[in-house]
Amino acid sequence: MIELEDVWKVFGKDENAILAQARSAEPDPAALERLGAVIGVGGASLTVKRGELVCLMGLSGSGKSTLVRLVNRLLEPSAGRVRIGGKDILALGRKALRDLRSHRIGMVFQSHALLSHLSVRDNVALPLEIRGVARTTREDTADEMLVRVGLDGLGDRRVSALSGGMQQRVGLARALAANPDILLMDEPFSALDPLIRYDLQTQFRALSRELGKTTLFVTHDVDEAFRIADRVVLMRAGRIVQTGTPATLLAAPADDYVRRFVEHARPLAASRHEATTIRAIA
Ligand SMILES: Nc1ncnc2c1ncn2[C@@H]1O[C@H](COP(=O)(O)OP(=O)(O)OP(=O)(O)O)[C@@H](O)[C@H]1O
Repeated sequence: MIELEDVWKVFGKDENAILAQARSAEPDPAALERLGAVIGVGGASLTVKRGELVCLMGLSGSGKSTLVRLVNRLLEPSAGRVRIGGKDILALGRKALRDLRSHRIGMVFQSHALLSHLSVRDNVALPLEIRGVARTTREDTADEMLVRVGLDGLGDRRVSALSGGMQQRVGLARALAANPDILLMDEPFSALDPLIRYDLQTQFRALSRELGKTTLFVTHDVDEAFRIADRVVLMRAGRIVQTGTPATLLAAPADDYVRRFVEHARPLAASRHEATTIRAIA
């Protein structure tokens, strides 16, 4: 569903010169420094299958957010190919790209970017309003999505009256309202209290499965990644270091960086059991 092939995003004074230097057989660190080069993403290749939930994990600055923004061309790649459902999205014109973003790809960020002067229902219905969907239809869809994310009956509230966890659910409902095939999630639960976070992680995993969404989920939290992901992609300095199931990363870390990352993860069985228990008592 999502295919990245040797994708690069470099930042600096001269993107082409940086790219040529970074991709050469032996990149010269001094030349890169002179060019003020930052390798946001360096030669990433990744395939996310339909219905799969893949977590992008890595230290701060490792390129997770940059990579996820290349998938819907919020950032233009410096080089490489990006395909969605087999289609080269770098070849799309402005209108086709806008359609792709509003119909096929939903995005949820840490800051939920909700409109505080609107009701919860109107926030959720916003993508449909932009699409020109009739009021009753979009409000029905919004109410249905609010039930899905556990906010049944709260449509008339103002978003500013909701807790952070509830606002994050509204953000998720809004992304789901457009019925996208793909969800891009950038640290959506990072600002939340641990208990609320556990609850949302468990519910999100179940919902994403049930609705068959293909999801790329950014987190720096190994426990979160291991709890929800089918596969985990570990990044360092713009590069993908290892891709695999949580069990594979634990059993066969590719190098010391991966080992150090995963060695503090709570035992998988324990964290999954715990999440279920918390949901049951919440
Ligand atoms: N617009 C930009 N201009 C210059 N450098 C940038 C820009 N955007 C990102 N970078 C750099 O690219 C690198 C990767 O950043 P990115 O935000 O993707 O990392 P991250 O893994 O998501 O980090 P975090 O967990 O802190 O959000 C960093 O060195 C960052 O400073």
